[in-house]
Amino acid sequence: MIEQAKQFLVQCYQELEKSESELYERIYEVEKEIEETGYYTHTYEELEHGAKMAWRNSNRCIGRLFWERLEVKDCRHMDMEEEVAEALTDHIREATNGGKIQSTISIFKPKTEASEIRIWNHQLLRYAGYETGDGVIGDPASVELTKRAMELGWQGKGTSFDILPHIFHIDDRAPVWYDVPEDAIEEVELRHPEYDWFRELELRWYAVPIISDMRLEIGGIDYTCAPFNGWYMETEIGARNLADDFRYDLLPVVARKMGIDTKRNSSLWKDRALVELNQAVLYSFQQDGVSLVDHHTAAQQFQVFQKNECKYARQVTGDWSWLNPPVSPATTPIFHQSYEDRMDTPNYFYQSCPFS
Ligand code: HEM
Ligand SMILES: N=C(Nc1cccc(CNC[C@@H]2CCCN2)c1)c1cccs1
Repeated sequence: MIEQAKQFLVQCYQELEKSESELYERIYEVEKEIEETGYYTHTYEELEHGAKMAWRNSNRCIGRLFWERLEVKDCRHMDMEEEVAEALTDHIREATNGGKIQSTISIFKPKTEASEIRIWNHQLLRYAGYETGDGVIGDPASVELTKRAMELGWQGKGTSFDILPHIFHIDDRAPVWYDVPEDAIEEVELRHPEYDWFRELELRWYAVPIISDMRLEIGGIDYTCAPFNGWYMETEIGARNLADDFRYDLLPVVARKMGIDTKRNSSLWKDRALVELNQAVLYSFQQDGVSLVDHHTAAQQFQVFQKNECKYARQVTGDWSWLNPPVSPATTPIFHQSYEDRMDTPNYFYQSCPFS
């Protein structure tokens, strides 16, 4: 622990341009706290900069240019269910910001022998998935969690776009669930700039992606409950969530409405439906004034991030297979470069499923 703490403090204080004496005083303080309690408590400044460093180190993230602009909400003092639930709803409201989305992270108390908070949701906003005799209604990716929610007493409306409740547990207490207040949920109804029939598909998606199941590690301390959001890249919605045949599987219906022969691969019906689906996402979010970035702009911004990091003599690590957008990857500069996929800390990590 002490080694990880020291390594973090040295880099963090150097980046924050603190003096040597401040650094050594802090290291001494931290050593004492670790000797006495086995852990140490980050100052708000260390927490804030650590969360930003973790974003900067996220190898799979194309959106890292804006790593220094992250709103860090310190929720480490909370250990009652009601206040955690309220903090999650506050996060959604503040991040949404009327459509001008703000990158935000809410950091709850870290894991110790005696305590841990885990959110069961993958994202604070996500649609339920109901398994029926002939297929899934809603998001197949949510079938497991939807079952757990219903076992806990939650009742969904049964539509394809029911927002799941927040489910979490604190320490070894039973899990609780809270519906997300409707007035906190911003969604975009999907329409297409040319195809008027598109709105008849009655498709929609929520405005803000808020990842709530990853662990933030800073200097040896594990924040197992630290939901964070940015804004979407359109391909996430248009090329994956709505297109994957194991998600909403919409390419066949879009291609058919476009009048393309879906019997032959060589008609490229999947590719043409894909582009129009992504065009609809871009158009609808822009019309509604909700932040979103297209994959070409995002890739260009990532190039600027790489140039900036060079100036600070920091290597940009990356996971090439995730950095490439799923639509037209070879038309972006990322495709024609390679990246070392080394996991530096601070960083965001996967963690065990809290309910399986
Ligand atoms: C500001 C706008 C942002 C955009 C457009 C963006 C874009 C993306 C995209 C497209 C992915 C790939 C996701 C997927 O394919 O499922 C990703 C991954 C990731 N992003 Fe960002 N991001 C943004 C902000 C953030 C922020 C604020 C954080 C954390 C503070 C973050 C941390 C991550 C992490 C940890 C991953 C990898 C997730 C995994 O391994 O499953 N990103 N990002
Ligand atoms: N735009 C975003 N997308 C994103 C970022 C991290 C993780 C994810 C979810 N990735 C896992 C999903 C589900 C399987 C494949 N994709 C999405 C952001 C979410 C939170 C901050 S930015």
